[in-house]
Amino acid sequence: MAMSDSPATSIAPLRPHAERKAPDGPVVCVVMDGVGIGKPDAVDGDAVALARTPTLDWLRGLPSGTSLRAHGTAVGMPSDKDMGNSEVGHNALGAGRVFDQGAALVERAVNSGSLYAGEVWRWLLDGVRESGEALHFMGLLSDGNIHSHIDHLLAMLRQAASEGVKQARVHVLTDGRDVPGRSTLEYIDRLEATLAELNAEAGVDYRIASGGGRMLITMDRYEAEWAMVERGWKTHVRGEARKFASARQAVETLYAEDENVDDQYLPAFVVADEGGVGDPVGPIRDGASVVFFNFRGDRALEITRAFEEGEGFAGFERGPVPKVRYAGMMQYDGDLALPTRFLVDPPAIASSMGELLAAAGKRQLAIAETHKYGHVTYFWNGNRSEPFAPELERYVEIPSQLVGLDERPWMRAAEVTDRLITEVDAAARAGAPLDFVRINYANGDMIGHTGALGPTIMAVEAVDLCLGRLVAATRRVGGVLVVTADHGNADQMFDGAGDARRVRTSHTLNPVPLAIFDPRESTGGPVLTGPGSAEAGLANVASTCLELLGFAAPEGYAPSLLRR
Ligand SMILES: O=C(O)[C@H](O)COP(=O)(O)O
Ligand SMILES: [Mn+2]
Ligand SMILES: [Mn+2]
Repeated sequence: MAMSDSPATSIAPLRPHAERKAPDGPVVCVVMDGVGIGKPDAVDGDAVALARTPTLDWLRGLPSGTSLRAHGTAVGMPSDKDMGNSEVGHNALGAGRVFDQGAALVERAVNSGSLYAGEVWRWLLDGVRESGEALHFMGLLSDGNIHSHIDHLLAMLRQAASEGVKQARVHVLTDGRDVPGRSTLEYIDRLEATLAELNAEAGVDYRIASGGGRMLITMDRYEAEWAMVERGWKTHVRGEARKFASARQAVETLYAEDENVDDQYLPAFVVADEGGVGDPVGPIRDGASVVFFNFRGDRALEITRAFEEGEGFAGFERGPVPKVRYAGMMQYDGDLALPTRFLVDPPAIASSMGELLAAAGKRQLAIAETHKYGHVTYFWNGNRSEPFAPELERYVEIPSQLVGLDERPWMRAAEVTDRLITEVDAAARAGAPLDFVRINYANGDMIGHTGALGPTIMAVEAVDLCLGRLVAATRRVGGVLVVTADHGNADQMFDGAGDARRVRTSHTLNPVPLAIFDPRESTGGPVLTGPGSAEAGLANVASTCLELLGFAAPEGYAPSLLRR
């Protein structure tokens, strides 16, 4: 039931449904981030199955209880080998259609060479040809394909060499979050092999210049912790971090010094001349060109702003800002036009359900804690940061605690729930009741990424407690509760079996639950479309919610799952 490759971009205004009427209270769509449905034969590493979840179990037993595809082509990724993630998941949920996503668009542009035919690539290369400075590449070094893919980097390096760029420097963010926890040496070796080959064959000077863990430097999101970006800036731009002879030596040393550290949290390093004691090999200077090669926007926006914003920049004290030509792999935020220059056009996602509801005069609330705040706002609305109609669409962020995730697996779930209930009641009292609410619980995903099984079980249980409160509130106000997730994570905490078993920190390929509780139905919820619904995906949720709100499913959207 997923849509074809080129979904409709312009959608007609909402029309009332012939029979269905909106409930008295709001339709509340819950995204349990990272809570998928694990495989029956891998229950011992499935934190969702191991958790005590009376409410989720009850919801999944309702007539509507089913599963949805949340990975691969069902969410616009290049292949069904690709995990889902929050960007593509929330895009599909909010837009009701499957768009080819960054990973697929960039893969195509690199393979066809259209990336190098564009004027931005020319501009970057012309810049360093004129200045004699280096071409810098900066981004997440792995094949996770969520924020980036190493193949795109390697292809661009080859192309730069073939076009006569003499000097290139690579600033690597080590992953361990979308790929195994300690896998970065594999990618570093692949990168070094390509650099060595180009240096030997094309007579160029290409090197890794700096690096550090993606959760410690550069890739902050939603302005949760600017200090991360500041550390990254110092490392990549100024060459100020602990010095090593090579990236491999840095990683081996840092692993040996802390047996618990994984690639997500590797301290920052720079590669320095003279066996690691001389000058850093790749600070970014006036005249350089810089490519940030991540295609996904959330964790790319802040470093982009640090490069592009003028005097008004308030993220941190940058010191002297080098005058460079900067481009992103994609434009990370179309509204804010960030960055100004980019190599591949992002998917054009218009007419999200948020936009259609705003145009129909409906009142919406989007709420989450900081870690996932942009997910229910920016990603849900097709990578757009501002509400469509501020008087109708309210965004609420509950500040996340930024340290000790596995020590606080409950995170801010209770506070997010408190606030949702308060907002629903206050809006009703004010005579302006909410029509549609979307809420994200970060727990299953954020704790799942730590790889710690015990805390992840508690994280899922914390979400379940909140679901119980939402069920009660739904009954009280006469609303409808739609519960789903954006992709799996907590549902598989290990890879492999026996001696080969290792901790899995990344997302999964598993489907996610969908359940609808409608207290107006004597059985507790509607019946969904027949056997085909097993093939349904996240994109079907938008039409389903719109029908529950009393609108006909929009033409061009993936169909509603409610049985006629
Ligand atoms: O950015 C991250 O935290 C991970 O790479 C992906 O997680 P998310 O897609 O759930 O945000
Ligand atoms: Mn997610
Ligand atoms: Mn995640």
